[in-house]
Amino acid sequence: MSDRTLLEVEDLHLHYQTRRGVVRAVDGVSFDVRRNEALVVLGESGCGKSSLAKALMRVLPRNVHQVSGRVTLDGTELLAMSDESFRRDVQWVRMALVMQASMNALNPVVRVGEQVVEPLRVLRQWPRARAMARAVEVFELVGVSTDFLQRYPLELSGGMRQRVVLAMALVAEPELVILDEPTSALDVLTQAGIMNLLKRLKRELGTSFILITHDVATSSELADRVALMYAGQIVEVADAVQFFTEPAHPYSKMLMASVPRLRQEHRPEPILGQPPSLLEPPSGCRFADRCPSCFKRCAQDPKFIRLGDRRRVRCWLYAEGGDR
Ligand SMILES: Nc1ncnc2c1ncn2[C@@H]1O[C@H](COP(=O)(O)OP(=O)(O)OP(=O)(O)O)[C@@H](O)[C@H]1O
Repeated sequence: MSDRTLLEVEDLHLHYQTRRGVVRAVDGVSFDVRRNEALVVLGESGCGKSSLAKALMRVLPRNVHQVSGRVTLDGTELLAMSDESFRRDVQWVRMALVMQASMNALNPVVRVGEQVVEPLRVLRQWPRARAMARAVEVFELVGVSTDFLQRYPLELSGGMRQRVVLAMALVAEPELVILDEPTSALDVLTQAGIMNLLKRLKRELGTSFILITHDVATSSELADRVALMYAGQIVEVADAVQFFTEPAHPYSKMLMASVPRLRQEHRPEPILGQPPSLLEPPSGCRFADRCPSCFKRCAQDPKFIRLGDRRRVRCWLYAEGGDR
């Protein structure tokens, strides 16, 4: 662990109880995030990305079967904290989450200025005038006219509402902001505006980000590092440039080959097959039945193999002895 490490996640599990059995949505995930670093968690729909965010922020549904592992934020062990102290000392103030589609979850009958300062009013008991002065600052920061403080959510465009939600996440100056698909409901130009805003915020505030997305193009905008998820597990975590130019895991390679590019000699190759069910995931490597490099050893659960300073790959091809 480096002294720049802000968040350290070790062997995190989040399983849900359902009538059909236990869904292993997050199943042994480990990674870290440094200060002022953007980690993109990339993966196809249903691989457990939102569940990972929910486990980190304790926004858990009632049917949780198991949450376990170790999550450390700048030396504070989060999973060991009581719900009450987590809510008082961590949520919003040290770590904020912009949930998927949260711009549509703003309260329609409360002015946006009032909603943005709620974390300060409720958690820090700031008086209204002080909180509203901070709202002005944070609206300016995210590029929303302060005239809009008095408006209701439905009077704002989708892009503006997304900026308001970001302002709310930033209002108490958290060290880490988790963004779950922050641009997926927006048109392409508005998406680009939000991504540029995030880049500027990262530069100016020094905040760390975890950006969750299924979209390789969006991920490449902000990422310093990439963690690729597949069927509840991280299969590769690497520096962004390395990941995009020389992906190591067979799934990473296939994912990159499936992305259409403007100047490309080869046609994009679709990834055939389906990921396994998380109800009873197969033993051994979960990607094995879609993997062109599958060999005998893949019947065993692959270790997370270190490939350099901060790169890890969950694949037997990189173990001693290679593909034997
Ligand atoms: N409350 C729940 N109860 C049971 N299963 C759930 C629950 N929430 C999510 N799941 C299941 O957990 C798995 C992971 O879901 P999750 O939403 O975390 O994935 P995701 O990668 O974020 O997908 P998407 O991008 O489509 O939101 C899926 O199989 C999903 O159906």
